[in-house]
Amino acid sequence: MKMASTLRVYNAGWLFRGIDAFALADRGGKGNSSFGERRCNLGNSKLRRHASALSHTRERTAALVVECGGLAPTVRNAIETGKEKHTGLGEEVSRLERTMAERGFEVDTRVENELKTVGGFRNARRTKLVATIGPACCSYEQLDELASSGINIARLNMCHGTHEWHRQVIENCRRLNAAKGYGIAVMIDTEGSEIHMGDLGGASSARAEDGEEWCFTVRKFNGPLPAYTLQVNYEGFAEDVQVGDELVVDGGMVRFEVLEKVGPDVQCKCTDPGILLPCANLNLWRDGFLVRKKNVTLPTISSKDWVDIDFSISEGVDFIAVSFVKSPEDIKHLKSYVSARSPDRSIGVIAKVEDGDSLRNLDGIIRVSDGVMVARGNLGAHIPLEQVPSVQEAIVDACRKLNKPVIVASQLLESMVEYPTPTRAEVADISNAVRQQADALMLSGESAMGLHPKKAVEVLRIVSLRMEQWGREETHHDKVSLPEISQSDTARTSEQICNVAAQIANKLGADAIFVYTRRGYMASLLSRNRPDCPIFAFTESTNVTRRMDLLWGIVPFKFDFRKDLESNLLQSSALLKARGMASSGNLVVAVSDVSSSSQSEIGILQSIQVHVLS
Ligand SMILES: Nc1ncnc2c1ncn2[C@@H]1O[C@H](COP(=O)(O)OP(=O)(O)O)[C@@H](O)[C@H]1O
Ligand SMILES: C=C(OP(=O)(O)O)C(=O)O
Repeated sequence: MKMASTLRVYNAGWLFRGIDAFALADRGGKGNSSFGERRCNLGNSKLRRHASALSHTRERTAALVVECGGLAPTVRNAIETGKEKHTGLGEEVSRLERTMAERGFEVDTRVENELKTVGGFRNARRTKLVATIGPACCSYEQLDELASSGINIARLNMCHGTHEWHRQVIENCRRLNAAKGYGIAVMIDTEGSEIHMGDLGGASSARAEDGEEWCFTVRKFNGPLPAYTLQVNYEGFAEDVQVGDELVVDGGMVRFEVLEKVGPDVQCKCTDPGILLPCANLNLWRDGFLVRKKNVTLPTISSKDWVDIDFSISEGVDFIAVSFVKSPEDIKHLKSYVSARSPDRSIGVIAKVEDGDSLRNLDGIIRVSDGVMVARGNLGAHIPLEQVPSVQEAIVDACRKLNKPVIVASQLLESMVEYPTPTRAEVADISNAVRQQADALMLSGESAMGLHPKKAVEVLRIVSLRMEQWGREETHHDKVSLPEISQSDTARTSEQICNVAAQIANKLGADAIFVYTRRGYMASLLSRNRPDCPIFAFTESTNVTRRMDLLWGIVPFKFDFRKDLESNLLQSSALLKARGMASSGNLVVAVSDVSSSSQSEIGILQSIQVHVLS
């Protein structure tokens, strides 16, 4: 298809000329009702002139009327009366009012409150927050506390808990979204082919002391575990280990040395004491190298994972994170399965990068995924610890270049599992991830089973806001040079339009970029530029708003599209102003490739407009 693209810059005074006159007439009268009466009579020649001007800009007028705070009954009457002359205006206004009141415009109430505070646009948080849900934060009330502290995504790790438990948590998130107007998305995380311990027979943790002997076994027990015994989920465990191997628990939180093998039991001595958590993962090291037997022989997505994936699809989750991805094929396979099973609702597939296989195939994995998680816990057990920071930076950078969101996960606030205040080193670690402009930060044990889940989320939020502000003030961020990623002409145009829109917004010091997007792709291209102002992304689908809530700097809105960019821009601005989220004088750069029916004759129209809210 031949494609037309325009770059149009106009000022709002021109756009609203007719409407300014309308407002003047209003002010000249005796308030709303007299305005209504005068409008109703249409006897005044000045008003008649305005009325005919308005017939050409029906929707603009309608949007403005709604923006002015709804319609007094007399005003409605007036518009209805003028309907013969100005066909459709009355219906248009009624439709807009309904739309606004009932369904056409939704935004997370937490974001709305944030935007209403002084300097709201600029202060909107760009970095998104993911919290792992576990026993410490799974009730409706506890989730509400996390939500009010600012989480965007609730993560459920399928290593732990039953489907019944997970279903209840998902249900609590949905109820909260419905009751409080939140937009929390749900991500499930597959167990993958990792070796891990059992559930400690119901205990929340156990402590292993230096020199103590513990038995790791594949035997099953009914009831409590015998003393100093830990179950292992992998049948081949006793065959795979050798005397002298090092057993590393939870990426190094506790270490054991293998002393002896007796049938299904492996007798070990604790060499690095620490806390053992239920279902903690295990790695074997031999002669200074990681033993990768289970990972090598088993598929990335186990039969248990497929059952969990089916469960997640039926529960309508927003993201599925895949553990121990080895190659792009793992992701492609899952994506085609998910799109066949969930044709009407898109589910984002997130690749967890946590070992050497995923690092070797990083570029290919990022290209086919909908996002990436830097799973630093397992990564630190599979590559030398001192390499984790540079690998994190390389993954964050690669994701941005390839236009995929990236989550930095694990041990961001590990000490807050126990203590109410983070260490300074933890604050520095979070700051570093924010400075790298990762899309999202993720809490694991801190929220799932820690003593201070709400405080941990608050620390993430406050540190993110501070670092983002500092980055803007000092322009500390290196401007990454973004390679061209698009394959088709249409995609190339979208990419260039988004790059230029971000530059215009930065140069003009815009308050926000508005983007009207069906699938969120234009929103992602704008986010990729990491502009100085937030990006308000308007889309018709709740599913897409949830997916976009993982993207850096995106503020998602559900919004019923109108026939062209002007109408979308006008109505969304009017609605934002009516709800107190935007004000006169705000400078907005608007981007769209949502084409109208009249534009279909000339093909797809992609445009940038600069608009000062009147
Ligand atoms: N659904 C759950 N039920 C019980 N405990 C959980 C749950 N989810 C997470 N946890 C606890 O939080 C810790 C950290 O979570 P996470 O990082 O997801 O898991 P893991 O440590 O298994 O990689 C887990 O080790 C476990 O103790
Ligand atoms: C997030 C991680 O993986 P999981 O918690 O699933 O083991 C990690 O290893 O950092």
